[in-house]
Amino acid sequence: MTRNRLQTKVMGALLLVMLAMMVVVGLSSMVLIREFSVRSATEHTRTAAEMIRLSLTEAMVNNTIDRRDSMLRRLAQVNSLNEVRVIRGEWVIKQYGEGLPMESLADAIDRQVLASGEPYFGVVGGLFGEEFRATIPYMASTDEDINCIVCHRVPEGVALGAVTLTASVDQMKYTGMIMALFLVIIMGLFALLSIIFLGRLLRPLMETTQEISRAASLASSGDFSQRVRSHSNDEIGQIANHFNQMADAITHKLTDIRDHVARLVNTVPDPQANLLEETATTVSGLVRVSQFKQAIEEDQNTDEVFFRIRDILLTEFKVAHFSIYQVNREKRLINTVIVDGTPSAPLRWCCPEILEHSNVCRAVRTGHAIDGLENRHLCRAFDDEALSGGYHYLCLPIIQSGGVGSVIQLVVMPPQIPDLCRHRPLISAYLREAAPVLQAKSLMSSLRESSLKDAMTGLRNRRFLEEYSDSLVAQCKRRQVPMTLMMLDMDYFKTVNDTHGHDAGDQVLRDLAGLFHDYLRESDLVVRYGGEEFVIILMDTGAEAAVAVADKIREAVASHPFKVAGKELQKTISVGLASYPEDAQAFWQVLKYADVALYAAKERGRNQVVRFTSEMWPADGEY
Ligand SMILES: Nc1nc2c(ncn2[C@@H]2O[C@H](COP(=O)(O)OP(=O)(O)OP(=O)(O)O)[C@@H](O)[C@H]2O)c(=O)[nH]1
Repeated sequence: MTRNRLQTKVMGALLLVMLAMMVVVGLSSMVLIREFSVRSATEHTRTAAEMIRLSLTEAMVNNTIDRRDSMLRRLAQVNSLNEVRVIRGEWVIKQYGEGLPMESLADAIDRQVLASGEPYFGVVGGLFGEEFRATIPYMASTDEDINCIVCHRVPEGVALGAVTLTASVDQMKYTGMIMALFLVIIMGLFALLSIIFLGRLLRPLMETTQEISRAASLASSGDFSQRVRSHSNDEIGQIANHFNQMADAITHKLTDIRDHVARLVNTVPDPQANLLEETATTVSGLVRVSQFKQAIEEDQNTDEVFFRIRDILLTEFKVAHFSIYQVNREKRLINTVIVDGTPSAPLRWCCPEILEHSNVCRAVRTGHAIDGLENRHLCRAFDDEALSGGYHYLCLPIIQSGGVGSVIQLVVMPPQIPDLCRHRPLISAYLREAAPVLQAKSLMSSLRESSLKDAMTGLRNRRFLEEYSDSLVAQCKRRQVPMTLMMLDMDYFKTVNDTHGHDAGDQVLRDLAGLFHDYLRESDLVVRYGGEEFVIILMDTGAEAAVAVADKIREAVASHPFKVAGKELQKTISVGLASYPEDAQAFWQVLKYADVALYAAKERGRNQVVRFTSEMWPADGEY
């Protein structure tokens, strides 16, 4: 297309110029030939007129003027002349009469020439009219050899008569047209040769521009394989060579970049794929992975990291069905963090056994990706209903501290499999970046957990209370629910130590800690406050209900045989309790009141539950 347009333009312009030149040369040659012919005819008629005048004068001198008509008729038969006519002027008519009929005035030009004494030369009937006419006056003169005044009684300088000669202009027209045609043909030939020559000259340019245009168009869509042939050794050939060098350099560099980035996402580059597009897609994917890494590093905990993975799966990879599992390697349990985008949703895509026995999960057991996209029966733990529903799966383990810390399970229907296969390297790149961050965050949280735990009983410690007391109160305030704090203390515990030793005392405390859980809910918190003192926080529970719970615990302890050095001990506890917001608005004040109530329980003889009342605390007392 490019070639045609450029060639048409150049050739069209050349043709127009040539045509204009042919018209101009043709017309101007015709005008020039006419001008030349008119001048030539003028000279010839002047000569003929002079000869006629001399003949007439001679006839007058020889007195043969009366036979002039035969001379004039013979003249009229001269080939090149159409007409020869002699006319008499006014003075001659006056002296000699009208003369022959052929000598009378014929037209206005005759009269004008006789009156003015000026000759008339011209073509009659348009630019290339019918004929050339010359009407030349004979003036009375005394200067010449033959004095006119001798015979004519006329003043000197008047017109005695005139001769009119007309000649055909056919020859002139014919010659003019032949000449013009000749020049036009010459010009046409010249134009044709010019076009052929220019066409040959332009061909390499046309072919090179066409090939560069095609190659550039392919390159703009990422295909740099097209090369341009060099059609000449001039600048056009150089342009072709430079283009090829540029394409080679781009291909080389892009291939390098593509191979490097492919290595970063663990893929094998497809040599058939569009080089530019493939590289750009992989690079932009890597940029997003790097941004993801930066973001998760600043996240607070593993949950936030999992939420980011969830968002990426939903928005970037358009995977609607997936599970994010977290593995408790110590207890060999699995916890569902997110299912199909919903946090803490019930298990959907695997059999429930995996929750209790993490090794049932093939990805956890083997530590490598489980590709259920081709063979759906690879993992037996995949949910039966999902299997019969036609779902396929891909489970990608996230390795933390040398073991599987989490598993991302992607679930798709057959039409989405090609997309998932295409995205798999990038998803894996995201997970590779997430692995060390998840590892660091779980380590941090387990460190934190252990710093908030009492090593001996496994219960939360006093530091935990110090950190979370505000948020516990805030929770109750937001949900507008009560909370009751129980302060427990084993009665006469010192005697255990004293009688059976410190280790036995420790064992009794561990036993006591184990007893609490049977009477509490998941949401309740047990804290080893210090020594043999415990704090139990009953969430969503008012004082009345809490007293009942405390009594049950007290009874359970009283009837529990504590095994110490092969013997069984019977021990009791005293409990004091106070409630938020009924007794106080501040956490530590409620705890103080619970302590006061405990003191009262001890005072009242131990092995009892005492609820705090305002009388136990002086009105102006500070806690
Ligand atoms: N074995 C063991 N003993 C502890 C621990 N923490 C505190 N104790 C002991 O628990 C005893 C507490 O005694 P006291 O506070 O005097 O009270 P009690 O003997 O329990 O008597 P009452 O509380 O008044 O009923 C002390 O002897 C402490 O040394 C611990 O972790 N292990």
